[in-house]
Amino acid sequence: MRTALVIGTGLIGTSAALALAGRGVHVHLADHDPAQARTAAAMGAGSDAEPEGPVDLVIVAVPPAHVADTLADAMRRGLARGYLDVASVKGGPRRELEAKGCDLTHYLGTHPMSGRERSGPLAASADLFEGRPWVLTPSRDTDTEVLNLALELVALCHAVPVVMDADAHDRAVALVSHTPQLVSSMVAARLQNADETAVRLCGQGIRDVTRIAASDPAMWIDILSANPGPVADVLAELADDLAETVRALRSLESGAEDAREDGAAGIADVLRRGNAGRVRVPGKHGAAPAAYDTVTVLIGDQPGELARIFADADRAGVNIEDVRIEHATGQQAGRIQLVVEPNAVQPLTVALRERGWPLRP
Ligand SMILES: NC(=O)c1ccc[n+]([C@@H]2O[C@H](COP(=O)([O-])OP(=O)(O)OC[C@H]3O[C@@H](n4cnc5c(N)ncnc54)[C@H](O)[C@@H]3O)[C@@H](O)[C@H]2O)c1
Ligand SMILES: O=C(O)C(=O)C[C@]1(C(=O)O)C=C[C@@H](O)C=C1
Repeated sequence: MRTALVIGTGLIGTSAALALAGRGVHVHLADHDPAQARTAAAMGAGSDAEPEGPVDLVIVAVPPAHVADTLADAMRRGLARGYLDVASVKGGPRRELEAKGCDLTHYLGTHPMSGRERSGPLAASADLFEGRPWVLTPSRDTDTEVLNLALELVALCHAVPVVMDADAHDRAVALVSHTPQLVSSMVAARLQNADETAVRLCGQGIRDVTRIAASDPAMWIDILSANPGPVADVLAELADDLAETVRALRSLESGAEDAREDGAAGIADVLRRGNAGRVRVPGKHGAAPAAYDTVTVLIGDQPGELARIFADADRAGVNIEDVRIEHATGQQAGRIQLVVEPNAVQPLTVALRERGWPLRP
């Protein structure tokens, strides 16, 4: 692929554009808000000038409700050899394009399974898709050329291609993405009117569970409106678990010994099923979760501290697999957990101690 046009230069469009531009593809950027395209261009994602002729690939990265219209318009104008979108739902946009009478041979619906709770080009990064699944939903009509262009895009973004049927994709993301978004929002919503004394106690658990509750409601209304049935099915199962858990807790509360045993068994059941589900969540790079160890360090809440600790780890030849930061409420310090290979714990601990970092158990 030599040229591409990204339409919709928000988080996803700009991230793909940065990856492509960084690997030598000539990228054009367009957005219905020209300021967004200008920002993406200023970040090095490409040029916000119109392409002079057809490009190799058009990548449509606009909110789901606008995907079909945007694609239909780009196809009508003959902007490219191949067209794809990255929307979080796949069945609806395809059916809309069919209803508009578009020729779907040069179109492929795709979905990178990577994102953030923030929107816009400034939240973008070239490595957003690295090691993450990128779903491709070809149909019998899909031309090999557009499939090859999509595979090249996925490879240039260092993602992992996964081929699926569009409706199977929508059922899968109802389970692993759309329901978790709603549950995160519902847990966070409990805090809206909560007493400040309770909110002050927020620790890492609630931060983990509510990170995606900060997502853009407008985008998610679009996504959920395009996948309501499968999401409602998963939520209904969840509602059964909730009802059962409330019943178990009431039994525990009752004080009668039989009822308490029954309640404890109910709670144990849901927690154990949770453990069994959690171990199935793939780890970094889509592989099975690796057995990493953690080195915990007390870190000051001031500019440059993170860069300094990363540089010290790098100097010790240690690769940091993941990072978690726990902020202590009301203090100018937090605990940083550096997640590393087990055999890196000793050299990292020694190096950090030598550099004066306060290690914590
Ligand atoms: N955010 C995620 O985590 C995530 C992950 C994977 C896929 N997606 C999908 O990627 C797409 C973009 O999401 P995002 O998170 O980058 O959103 P975003 O809000 O960061 O960016 C969307 C951009 O599209 C522009 N836009 C809106 N309507 C347009 C139109 N008609 N023509 C041209 N530009 C238009 C907006 O101005 C904005 O710059 C969505 O379809 C979403 O479902 C999102
Ligand atoms: O990590 C996040 O912030 C996301 O929610 C990303 C996430 C997801 O559910 O995995 C959200 C929606 C997209 O369609 C794809 C990815």
